[in-house]
Amino acid sequence: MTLAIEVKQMHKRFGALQALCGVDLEIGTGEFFALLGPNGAGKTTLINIIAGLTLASSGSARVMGYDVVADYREARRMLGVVPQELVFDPFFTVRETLAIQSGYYGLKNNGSWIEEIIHHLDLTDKADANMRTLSGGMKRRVLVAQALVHKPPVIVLDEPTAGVDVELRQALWHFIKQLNRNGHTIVLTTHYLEEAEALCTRVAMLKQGNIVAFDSIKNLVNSISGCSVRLRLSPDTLPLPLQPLLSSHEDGYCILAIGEYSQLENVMAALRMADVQVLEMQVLQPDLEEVFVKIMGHTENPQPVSR
Ligand SMILES: Nc1ncnc2c1ncn2[C@@H]1O[C@H](COP(=O)(O)OP(=O)(O)OP(=O)(O)O)[C@@H](O)[C@H]1O
Repeated sequence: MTLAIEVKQMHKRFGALQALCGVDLEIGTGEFFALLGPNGAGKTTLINIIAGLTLASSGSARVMGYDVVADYREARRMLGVVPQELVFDPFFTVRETLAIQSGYYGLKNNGSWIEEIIHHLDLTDKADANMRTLSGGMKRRVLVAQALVHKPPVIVLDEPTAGVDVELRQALWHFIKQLNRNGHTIVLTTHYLEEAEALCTRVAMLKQGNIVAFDSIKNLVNSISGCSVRLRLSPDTLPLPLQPLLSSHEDGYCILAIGEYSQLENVMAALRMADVQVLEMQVLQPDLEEVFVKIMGHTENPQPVSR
C-alpha cells in the first residue's frame, strides 16, 4: 500500500542545532493525523522538508511514494501545505491569488473548483477584495484555499487555527473533515490538544527533534490509568483515610486520583463518615493534554520510540 507520507531517518541540523534527530514516520492514506510537540520541537522543520522547502541534512521523505528531492515536482503536486505564517502578495484579490496559485501547477480552467473552495471557506463576500484589506482570519482562510487549489491528496496544516475565531475554526474543520471523508489525508499540527483529540485518530509527538510517542489517541489516553475527581468540600479538610488519594489541593479544590469509578463510592462514604459535605464534584477523565504533559515532562532526554 502506498503511504501518504513516509519519512526515514530524517536529520536536520541548523549550524550547531540539531532540529531533527533521526525521525521515522509513516502516515497512511486517508488518515487524519496529528503532529504535536512544544515550541521548537521540529514540527515546522519536518513539514518544510516534506514540502521541499528545506533540505534535510540526511534521511529521506516521500509523499504518496514520490521522493521529495528526486521526484520534487510529483511530490509537490501531491501535497497542499497551509503554512503557519501569513505571507501574501498584497496587490491581488482573493480570486486572483487563487488563479495565480493554480497557474503554478499548470492548471487552467480551474474556475469551478476555485469557486467551490471560496464558497466552503466562506470567502464569497471577499473574493474580489484586495488581499491587503483582509483581516488576519480572512487571510488565513485564503492560505487554506491556496493549499487546496490543485486538489492535493495530502493536506498538511501547520497550526491553521492559531489566533482565529470560533466561527472560522468550525467552518474550517467542517470543510477539512469533509475533505478527509472524500479520501484526502490530513496532517495537522496544533497546540490546541482538544482539537487534535476531537479530529485525529493517530498522533506523533515530537520533542527536541525526536519522536517520543507514536500511537492512536485511544491507546495513548488508555495508557494513563484511572480518572480523578475534583471536589470542593465543607469544611475544606480531607478526611485522613482519603489523604493517600490526594494529588493536589489548590484554590479550595481537592483533586483525588480515584483509579476507577467504583472508588467513588468509597470516597463518598469516607466523606459522609467524617461529616464533610460535598459542595461541588467533577469527574476528570484522562485526555490527550494529560498524556502530552506526562510524555513531555518525562522525557528530559528524549529517546525515540520504536514504531
Ligand atoms: N532556518 C533556521 N535557522 C536556524 N534555526 C532554525 C531554523 N528553522 C528552525 N530553527 C530551529 O529549529 C528548531 C525547530 O524549529 P521548528 O520551527 O521546526 O519548531 P516547531 O516545532 O515548528 O515550533 P513551533 O510550535 O514554535 O512552531 C528550533 O530550535 C528553531 O529555532
